[in-house]
Amino acid sequence: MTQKYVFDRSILKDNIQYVEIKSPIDDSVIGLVPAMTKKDVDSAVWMAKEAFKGWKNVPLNVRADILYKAADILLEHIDRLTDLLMKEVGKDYKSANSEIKRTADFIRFTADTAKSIHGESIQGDTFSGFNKDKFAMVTREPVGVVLAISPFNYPINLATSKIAPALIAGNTVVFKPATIGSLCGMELVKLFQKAGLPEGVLNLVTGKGSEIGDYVVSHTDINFINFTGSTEIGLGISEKVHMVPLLMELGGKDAAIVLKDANLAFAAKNIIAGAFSYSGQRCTAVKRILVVDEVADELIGYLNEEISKLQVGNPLEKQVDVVPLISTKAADFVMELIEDAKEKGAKLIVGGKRQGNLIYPTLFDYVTTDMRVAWEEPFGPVLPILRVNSVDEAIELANRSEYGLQSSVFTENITDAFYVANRLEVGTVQVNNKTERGPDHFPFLGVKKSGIGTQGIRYSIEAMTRVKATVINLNH
Ligand SMILES: NC(=O)C1=CN([C@@H]2O[C@H](COP(=O)(O)OP(=O)(O)OC[C@H]3O[C@@H](n4cnc5c(N)ncnc54)[C@H](OP(=O)(O)O)[C@@H]3O)[C@@H](O)[C@H]2O)C=CC1
Ligand SMILES: O=C(O)[C@H](O)COP(=O)(O)O
Repeated sequence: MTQKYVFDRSILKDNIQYVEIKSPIDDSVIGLVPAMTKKDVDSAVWMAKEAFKGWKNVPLNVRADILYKAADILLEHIDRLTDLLMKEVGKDYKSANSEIKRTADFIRFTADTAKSIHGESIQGDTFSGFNKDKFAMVTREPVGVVLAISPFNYPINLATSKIAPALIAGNTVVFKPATIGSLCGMELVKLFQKAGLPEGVLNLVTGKGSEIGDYVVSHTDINFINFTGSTEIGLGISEKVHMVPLLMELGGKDAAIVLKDANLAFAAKNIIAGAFSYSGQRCTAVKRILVVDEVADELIGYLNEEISKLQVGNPLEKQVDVVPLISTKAADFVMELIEDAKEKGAKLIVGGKRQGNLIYPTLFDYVTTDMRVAWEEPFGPVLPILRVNSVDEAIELANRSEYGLQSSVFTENITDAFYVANRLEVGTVQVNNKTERGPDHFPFLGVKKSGIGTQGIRYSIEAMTRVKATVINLNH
């Protein structure tokens, strides 16, 4: 890596309150972001509302060129941003670096996709009683001011997956990054501005969600909310807003269902990568295994082998898979789940150890439905195995969760794969693969308490636009 992120204190102003951003790796202060007031929020929303009048009329090809340029600038700064991502959210080098590349690809694909979204024309005579003299021109219009709220775990990518589709569609944006992740958020906004976004089109709001969150989400000039984060905060937002469309990606408890004819070595490799990369701090991480009892012991052998290959430690020192969790509170919560499982008689196969905020990859067998880890989302490196006697029991347990983001099914039999996939109450079923979001143009959604609406490049653009019909009546 050539360029490092450097915290420049000279830009700080005396009359502004700041929030300290500390690295989860060693608790050192790596930067400060303004703790914005309600007045600051008002002015960000006002700027967005004013800028919308012009931005919605900027030709699509001009908006697309700005996005292409933003993708180029992002890649020009990849070393510095990778370094910042690693320090700010404790990501390992490979994951941080690929998050930036993936984001540049996302931005480009967004611009390309928008160019191929066309309206339609509907002739009246296709409905009884009407003739060709009446027809509708159906176009897509931006919704207005989009509030984009992102979580800590993909501070560049999950922010961009809201911002880029919103902008290309002609919306303006008020962007509230997660506090841990807001240094990345500030960099992102700067590079979009450098790419040529007019003033007021993308506006940053920083500060703690617990202090300004309610005020931002209930602001009367916000026309759409695109949120990724916990179910708890997401539900809170949905209770506070009225007549504002919501697009939300929330929590998950993704199951990997392993049938008796699965390729167990392959399944184990996928499951461990899915469960433990970035310490399981991914909404799509594999968060429970439902395995048919007959093959459970053999699967556990393979799982153990894969866990022993995981690198654990400080991402600034070496390439690792399992990193310190984002906060002490997060690590305390994961340890609570571990202790609860131990007390209730689960068999600890490996792990359970903690050093500061670093929790070693932990695998439990014989987890039962009275244990918290069977149902709660750890957002950490703990993986429970629930043994089942039949495929139907696996499906029933998978569906008993309050969440419904994704599920995997591992089997060599396509008929069984469809049998399971057709019965799972989730947004996406992965056949013979770990649960995961990409590629980013696929639809991505959660059912039940995992979300509302559908993301994915085309789907996000469609969600943040509305249909407008202009009906032409020809008078002869
Ligand atoms: N389904 C999915 O695609 C994904 C889901 N997630 C879920 O997110 C969680 C982890 O991310 P995390 O960042 O900790 O989630 P949080 O829910 O804690 O925070 C998400 C965002 O909401 C903000 N926020 C906090 N309080 C409010 C409020 N009252 N009003 C408006 N915004 C508020 C946060 O700001 P601040 O940081 O300042 O508190 C942050 O920007 C997990 O549950 C995970 O499953 C994460 C990624 C993807
Ligand atoms: O927020 C998350 O955790 C992501 O949406 C998951 O993306 P991934 O499956 O590509 O890690």
